[in-house]
Amino acid sequence: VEPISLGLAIAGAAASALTGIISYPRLYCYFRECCLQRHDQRVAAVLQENLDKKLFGQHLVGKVVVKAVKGFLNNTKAKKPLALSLHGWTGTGKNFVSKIIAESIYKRGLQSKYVHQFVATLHFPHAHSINLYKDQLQSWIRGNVSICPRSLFIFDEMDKMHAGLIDSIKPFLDYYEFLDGVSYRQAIFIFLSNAGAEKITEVALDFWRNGRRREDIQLTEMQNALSVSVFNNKNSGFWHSTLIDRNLIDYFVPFLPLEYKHVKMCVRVEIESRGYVVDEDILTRIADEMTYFPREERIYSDKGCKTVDAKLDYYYDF
Ligand SMILES: Nc1ncnc2c1ncn2[C@@H]1O[C@H](COP(=O)(O)OP(=O)(O)OP(=O)(O)O)[C@@H](O)[C@H]1O
Repeated sequence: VEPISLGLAIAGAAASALTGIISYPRLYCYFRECCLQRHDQRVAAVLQENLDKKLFGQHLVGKVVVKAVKGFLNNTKAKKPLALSLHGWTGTGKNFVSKIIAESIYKRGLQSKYVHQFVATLHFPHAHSINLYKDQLQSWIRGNVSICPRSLFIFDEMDKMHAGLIDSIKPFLDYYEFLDGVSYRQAIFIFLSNAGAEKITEVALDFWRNGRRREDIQLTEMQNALSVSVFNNKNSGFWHSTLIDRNLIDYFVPFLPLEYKHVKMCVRVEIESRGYVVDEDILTRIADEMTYFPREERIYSDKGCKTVDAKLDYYYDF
């Protein structure tokens, strides 16, 4: 057989094989990332498992997030996208949990082409460019949801976001069946903010001072605390009451400040993640080096679990 016809035969075989793969989405999606790839039941199971295993000191978060995501994914007739607002002190796990949620829906997690992250001070820094940002953000959200209905949008530093920009997101979170032919009802929006952290800490501290267990704090106590500090205070710089008045946020998720024992758990995980042998002395020294508040009782870590990894570099500097 001369080389040309052999080459053509091979090309033909490759083309039909490729057609075969494309015509079998499961096979295609085995090799490439696909929208709605992971079955919803699997998503909920992976989410529950990872939050139980990886998240420390946030019993309310585990309950609310799994219930919210599971309920949303199981609801084939959702009337609006899922909107979660995560509130709490720095370093308590808000970004960490949004990463876990992303990884439960898409194997590639935050690197998935269906997951989109925005940081207010990075992506929308200039107040005078707000109209440009609004147009960009609206076309970005519309375009990505058109490509994949189960798109995930994560907005960090919401308390630093300009009010007008927040209003541009509103239509996507509302109860429209279609907006310009696009349905947003399968999309998920996660907002992260430090707003309300003081109030959340006040409730946690009150429990501690009255000798009550942290784990006995109920969501209702936190919701009331958040409403006082965030929703009723129009100057919270948070939502400017736009999304709240219209009840477009489905769940407010409070992150409690982390205690010494949680910081030690973070240090241990960090040491193990690097494959180092856990030296209990070093672990304790790193946790002791962190600063704690209030001044008298020194209960909660000022930086949560942040900067633990940097401290590790210093102690395990081979
Ligand atoms: N509750 C927690 N359980 C386990 N690890 C945690 C927890 N909180 C924080 N961490 C660890 O600390 C790192 C930083 O936390 P993260 O970025 O989630 O903080 P944050 O709440 O988003 O802070 P900020 O408000 O400053 O953005 C995480 O990547 C994780 O490794």
